[in-house]
Amino acid sequence: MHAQLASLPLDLAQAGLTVGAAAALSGIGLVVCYRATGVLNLAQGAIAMITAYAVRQTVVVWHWPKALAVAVCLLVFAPAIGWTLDAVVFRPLQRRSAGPVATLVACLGVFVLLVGAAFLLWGPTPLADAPSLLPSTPWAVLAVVGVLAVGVAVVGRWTPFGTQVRAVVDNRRLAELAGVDADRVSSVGWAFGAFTAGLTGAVLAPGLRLDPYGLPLLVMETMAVAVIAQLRSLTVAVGSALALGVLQSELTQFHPGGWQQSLLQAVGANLFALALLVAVLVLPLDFTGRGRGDGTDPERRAYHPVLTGRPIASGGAAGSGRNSAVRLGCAVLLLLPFAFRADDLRSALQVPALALVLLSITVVTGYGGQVSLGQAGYAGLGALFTGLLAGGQVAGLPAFPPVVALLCAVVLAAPLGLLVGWPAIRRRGLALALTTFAVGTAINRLVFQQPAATTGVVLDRTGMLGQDRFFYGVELALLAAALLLVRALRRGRLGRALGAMRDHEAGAAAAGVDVPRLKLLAFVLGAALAALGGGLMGLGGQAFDPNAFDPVLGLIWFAAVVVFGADSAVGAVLAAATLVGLDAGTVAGVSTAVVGALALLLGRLPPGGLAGLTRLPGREARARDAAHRAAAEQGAEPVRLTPLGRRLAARVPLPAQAATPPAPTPAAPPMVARREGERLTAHNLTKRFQGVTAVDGVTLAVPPGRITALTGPNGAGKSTLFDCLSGAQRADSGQVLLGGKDLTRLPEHARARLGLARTFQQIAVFPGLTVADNLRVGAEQSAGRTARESAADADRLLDLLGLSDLRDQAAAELPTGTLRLVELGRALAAQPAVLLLDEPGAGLDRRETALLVELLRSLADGGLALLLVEHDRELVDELASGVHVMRTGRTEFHARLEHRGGAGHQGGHPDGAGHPGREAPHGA
Ligand SMILES: Nc1ncnc2c1ncn2[C@@H]1O[C@H](COP(=O)(O)OP(=O)(O)OP(=O)(O)O)[C@@H](O)[C@H]1O
Repeated sequence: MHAQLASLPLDLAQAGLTVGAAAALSGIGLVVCYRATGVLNLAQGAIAMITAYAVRQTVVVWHWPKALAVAVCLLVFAPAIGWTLDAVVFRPLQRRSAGPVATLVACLGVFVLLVGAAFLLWGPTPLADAPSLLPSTPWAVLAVVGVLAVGVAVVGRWTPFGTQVRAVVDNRRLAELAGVDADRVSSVGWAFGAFTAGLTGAVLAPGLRLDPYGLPLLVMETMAVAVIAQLRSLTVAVGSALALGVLQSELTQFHPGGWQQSLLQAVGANLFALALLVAVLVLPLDFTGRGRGDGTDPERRAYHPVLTGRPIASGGAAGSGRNSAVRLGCAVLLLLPFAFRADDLRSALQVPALALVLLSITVVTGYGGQVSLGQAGYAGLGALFTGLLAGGQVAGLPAFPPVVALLCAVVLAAPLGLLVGWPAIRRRGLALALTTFAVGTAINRLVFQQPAATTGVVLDRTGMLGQDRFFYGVELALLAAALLLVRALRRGRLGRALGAMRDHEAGAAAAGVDVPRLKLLAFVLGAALAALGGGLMGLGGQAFDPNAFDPVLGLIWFAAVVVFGADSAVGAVLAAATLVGLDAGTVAGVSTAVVGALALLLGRLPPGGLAGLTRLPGREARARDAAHRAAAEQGAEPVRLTPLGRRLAARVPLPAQAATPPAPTPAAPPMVARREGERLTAHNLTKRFQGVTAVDGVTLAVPPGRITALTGPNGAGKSTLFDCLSGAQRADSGQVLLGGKDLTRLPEHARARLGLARTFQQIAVFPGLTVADNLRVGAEQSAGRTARESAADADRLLDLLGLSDLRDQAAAELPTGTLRLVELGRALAAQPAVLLLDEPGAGLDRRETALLVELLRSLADGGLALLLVEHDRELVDELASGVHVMRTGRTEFHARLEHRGGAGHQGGHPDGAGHPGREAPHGA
């Protein structure tokens, strides 16, 4: 007995090592695949599951010898899946330079398709007879882990192939130019990743009951070790996997009793899920390289066409006739169940409920651009809270009527949206997806799967609600209310701000949108909608079923929303009807497989998924476009710039007619003059990045009524200085003043609202919004302006910039020159006192540059203070009344160019002394 006890920890450690080794295999595969392809394979779990099924099929059903089964399943079948995915799905995406969200949706598509395939082929019943391929001791698996880890390290460090992988990871284009076969690198990465996934599945399956959901989720939880390794270090991945495996096993020997016992059990059983949660919340998760705060961070300007259809013009006509027909069809579809037989009506009860959950994804992801894979968790909380309140299971509270309990549950669940909202303030793209998934999974594992939390939860429908027909009516009423709310949200000021945040976070902040608050709001609203839907689901089925809110279902729902049109509320309703309809009318798995297949086809659909099809331009619009194109081809004036040309060309000496004397400058735009121009001053600003002092004690002034230029070589620190002035980055020391106000501690949007507007080196417009809405976002952020005033200001600016004809066009469809004007319009719409322009002339042709020059002059004459980063000497000479030259973080030289002046304002040296003429170099 004593000897038995003494060997218990060792036995447990051995058992833990097997799980740890399986997690290590998964970790190695994830890290290697990510290093070679830049894609975090979220389908790893599904590949593991399908390979485990394949092993069982060959050994148990077809009676193949194990060695042959292993060779075929692990060395041929699994790698072939990876190879095919690369060739058919991911490489085409890479060629199209698809963004991180498109890649993520494709991964989820693969995941969902494989889960659906497993349902169709093997059914939902868990199978307990998966054969074990290796001895029950962990040593064989550990040996495999060791061989793979060492092998990968050796290949990575000492072989030409390893060098090629590093080259492709660093810069795919450059590597290809240097003769590296980047396609081969990514194919090998995918094949290897899929092989390790298959191996993981084969190792884990014998200890589990094999079903289409369980194993994928388990393997997804092992992503914890890849995240802990920051998707870089194999040693950290393997070490943490083994440590977690052993710890998980050792925890089972403690029996403290009481609630501590339950807690310990819950923690022990879900250690990998918890580790994933802690890792995503605590670690920096910088998967995007340098992670600059400004517009050059690809994740901060990530426009995701897979999420965005053609924009809806605010206040405009309610869309095409085709759109109205779809809406009407949708309404009829939702009313049909009233005529159904009792059984069918019972199934249909799920449609409005699921539609509400999917609508929550539409709001958070489709409107706000925040990838949220954890909405199933909030739906489950809605059901659980409703049950607890309706069943009188909350101490001190009476049993509430079901509808009251439901509404209270929504109110309780909404603030829990902050659980993902807070981390979302700093996270984007893949990091955010992982965070939301981890939170959703943790809610499922630590709450829904705990008997203490869910036993005895009743969701009876009492009174009239007990009648399915009446209950369905209530569901429809709630859905209608939610749709109206979401529609108002989409078309109002908040909707435009959300759209701006979705399309270009840095641009939105620069336009004055309070991005962190908006993210919190989106997640809170999303949690409330999901909880409402989840509560209705529970009431519909009159039970709390934790499996109805499985995190894997959450992934399927996310994919379904994106497929049907992430930014379409009607799309969410149709997705719900399709999922429920297919599940009720066909065998399990069809709906999942259909969603997965469509998700993989997304790249071939118009932007905005299936809903995008209804928003394609009608025949008339197509004819108009064709006429415009034909006119442009015949050498007529480019149609898109014609309004601007018509308005300003008469007054502007175009380069082609340089001999003509300059025309008088146009009057300053009236809406800009409303705010008094103010002096922007920087004192001793310093900003350091690890090892680099990008801005080094810079002092300068930007006086009103003048154009001040900032030049200097690449890497001198100009953009960083801009970021420190605008608030996109916080300076380490120094001060920024606007007039008498100290802005130093204010966030970017607050500076923008006080009158500091900026544009970006890489144009920051909101491609999914119309041109008019781009400007309105800028106009409506400052307090004190009514919606009507903002709209009128935006209209006047559109007119001034010659953009009126394009007002309802999506910014995504416009050429660079026009986009620069849209961006400038967005900045001016905020009625700024100071305007910071980062290379406004970049990408403009001569005609557009001439128009820009004229516009900027008129703005300065109107009293605006302008600071211009510009490399173009001619443009600087022509425009600026003062020039600062930056080199290695310092302003080395300040010159005052006498030939240009503003409206009588005194520019000059930052200390305000106003030195005449060109000055000698100053500063270090
Ligand atoms: N987030 C960051 N992390 C680390 N280094 C950074 C970061 N942002 C900028 N730097 C470094 O700071 C220095 C200044 O960069 P910055 O982009 O401000 O220069 P710039 O004058 O705007 O150059 P360019 O004209 O090429 O845009 C460079 O050495 C750059 O590599």
